[in-house]
Amino acid sequence: MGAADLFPLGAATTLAELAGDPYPRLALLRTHEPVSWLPELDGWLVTRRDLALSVMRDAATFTVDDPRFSTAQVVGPSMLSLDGDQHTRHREAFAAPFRPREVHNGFASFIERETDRLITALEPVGVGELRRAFAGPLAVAVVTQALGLVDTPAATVLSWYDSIVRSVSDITAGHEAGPAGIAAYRHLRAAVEATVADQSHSSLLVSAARRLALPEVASNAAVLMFGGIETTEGMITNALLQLLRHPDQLALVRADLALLDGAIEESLRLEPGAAVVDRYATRDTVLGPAAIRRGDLVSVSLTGANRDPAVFRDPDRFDVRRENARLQLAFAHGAHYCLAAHLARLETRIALQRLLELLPALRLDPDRPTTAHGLVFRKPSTLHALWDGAA
Ligand code: HEM
Repeated sequence: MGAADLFPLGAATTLAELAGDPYPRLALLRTHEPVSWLPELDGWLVTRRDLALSVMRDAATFTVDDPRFSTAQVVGPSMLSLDGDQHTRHREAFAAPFRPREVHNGFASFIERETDRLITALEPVGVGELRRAFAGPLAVAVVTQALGLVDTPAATVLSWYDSIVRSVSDITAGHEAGPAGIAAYRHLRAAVEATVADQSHSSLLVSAARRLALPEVASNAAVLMFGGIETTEGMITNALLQLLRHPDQLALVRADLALLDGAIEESLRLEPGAAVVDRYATRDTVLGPAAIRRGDLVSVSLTGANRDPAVFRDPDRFDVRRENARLQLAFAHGAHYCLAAHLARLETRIALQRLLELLPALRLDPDRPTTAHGLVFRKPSTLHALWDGAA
């Protein structure tokens, strides 16, 4: 029997469907084929939460370290593409500023300043597209600050990022990477070297360079940039969209801002910025109903796991008071758990709180509806909102 006979739902699943509204299909897969072979993906898709955890916990069997991994093809090996001792060595060199207390002490006032600066510019107009005019610029500013590159403004970081993303997407789509991404990465590497050479400067990169070789520092800097811009822009935009779409839940949060943390977890659960994480089997193994072969791609659907009714009652409902929302897996799990999850949460919390405080009657523009989409990175293309501005 072929895989299509064993996994008929997987055989009928298209990537276009997963990139659009994937939730009805993911629910079917989770119930009937919780590990399914998707011919269009040329790999397995894991949609049940317990099985998703099994994969992410077992890096010896399900590794990220594979030549097919597109990011590593552009920026070289980094913590994101290594496992075992090498992974630990790379990750530990960057870990210190991302611990909870360090994040608070190191970033809170910077994020507050940037957030207020962006909102002050928007406020008088009374309307705006908050993904590109707010969430995106804030994400870029925070990553630029975290990297601490000397003489490198946020706009430059953004242009490098755009070029590297394009190259990674080319490779993911099966094409050769264009030259712009390689050139951008060369510029980033030169900026990393200049930062490390500047002895008057103390930064994350300088301390990482005490433990890693310079090319290794540069690869991880690119991963921080890569990991920190797209996903955080999505995290802020998605959380805002969820809140504005559910006026009853928004009213609860406005009445008690302590509920904002629950709203953010609930948004991460329902629409995680990164929908899947990819692993490669290092040996033949059995996972749920699937006989996985060495070398197979095993894609873990964080979106699928996050709506598993075995853990989350009434899983499609946005409920800012849900008690176990923190069991969501938007930041993955295990060795590769997002290095900057505390920072991303702090950033989103400050961003949303200040928007609610400073833009009275913030609401969606009813004439410009929007919804999240994307196969890997999920967010709406635009988020047009209205508020009562001074102009
Ligand atoms: C300041 C913002 C962020 C930075 C600097 C950042 C950085 C990183 C880094 C360096 C890793 C690799 C960790 C490792 O492999 O050991 C990582 C992993 C990850 N991050 Fe983040 N991240 C940020 C925000 C986010 C957000 C907002 C999300 C989603 C909502 C996210 C989702 C993930 C996921 C799913 C992984 C695991 C990848 C895998 O297992 O293959 N990150 N992040």
